[in-house]
Amino acid sequence: MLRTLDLGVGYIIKGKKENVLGGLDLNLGRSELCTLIGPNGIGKSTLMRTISGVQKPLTGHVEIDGQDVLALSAVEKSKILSVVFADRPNALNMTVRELANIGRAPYTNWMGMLSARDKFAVENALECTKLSELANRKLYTLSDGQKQRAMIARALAQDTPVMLLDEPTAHLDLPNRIELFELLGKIASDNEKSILVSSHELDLAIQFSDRIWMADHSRAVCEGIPEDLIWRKDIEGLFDNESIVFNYQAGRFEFNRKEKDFSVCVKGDEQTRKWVEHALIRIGVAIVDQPTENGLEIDCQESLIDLKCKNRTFSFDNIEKVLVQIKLLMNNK
Ligand SMILES: Nc1ncnc2c1ncn2[C@@H]1O[C@H](COP(=O)(O)OP(=O)(O)OP(=O)(O)O)[C@@H](O)[C@H]1O
Repeated sequence: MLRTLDLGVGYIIKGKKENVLGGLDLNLGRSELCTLIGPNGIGKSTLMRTISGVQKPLTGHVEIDGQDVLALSAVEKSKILSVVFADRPNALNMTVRELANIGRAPYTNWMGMLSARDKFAVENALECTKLSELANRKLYTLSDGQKQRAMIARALAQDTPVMLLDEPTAHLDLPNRIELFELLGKIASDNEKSILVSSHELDLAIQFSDRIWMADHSRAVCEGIPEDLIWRKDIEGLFDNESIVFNYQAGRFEFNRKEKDFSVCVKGDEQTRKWVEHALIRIGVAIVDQPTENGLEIDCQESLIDLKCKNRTFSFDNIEKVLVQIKLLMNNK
């Protein structure tokens, strides 16, 4: 549906081309939610602006359904590509429905009269974004999450095969961020839209995206389904920072605590063990499978944790008490 061909994006500074990202041959298929991820300043917004036609490419092309986006007129483009930029809506005095109506601008006559088809598209967009009941509310009365959904309703009413959203989860709390990704995934599959979202939400991108475009620190962009990026270890190239490592077990980046000269053998109930290990790792303990020289062993049960030390066993009913003992042992080592 959308593809970039040898695309180079960047800026012309003092007459000289400054490439931010180059050699991009990327694809976004029909009904796919694709997340563009990458560290700060790597060029995500520059790429989004170039794909949307706000900024000219330094090299190459962007095609939607085989059509060169740059060669299209503004009206032609607005029928195949809708964009939601990170800024919040300016005209906060309009209602949610009035904002969604703007999405129909490419189809209405010079007086902006909405046909039955336009009205249907608007109501459908409001329903998809769960805004029907808030349709007559002024934008300034909405929460940030609702406002963001109103912006998406506007883009959805535009009824374009491709939708672009630049950092739509900025300013949202965790439940709203999760709901937004879930909503975008649903819009992509139910409405056959190709949706490209730029985001810093790696966890959510892995959970919800059909595809990820990953701009890494080498300034290349690799693409694939999330599982392939992890399986191929491409994900390791995301950050140029030795202290941040990808934990393949947990499926997320974590701080790499290096000095782990104190180890504890942890066994037992899986759920309890998971959080005991989490706490131990957090205070700099290495987790091992077999008892080591210090003979420290933790046996996890569903509601009790046994700390075995020098042939004695101490039982605790919460992880904090275990940590206190381990910290004492670490300090007396
Ligand atoms: N108008 C501009 N003129 C020149 N350079 C720019 C301009 N806008 C951005 N840049 C530079 O281009 C590079 C990429 O910026 P961009 O905003 O695209 O990154 P980003 O990945 O979206 O960053 P972030 O995650 O922090 O939003 C940066 O080095 C930035 O300083």
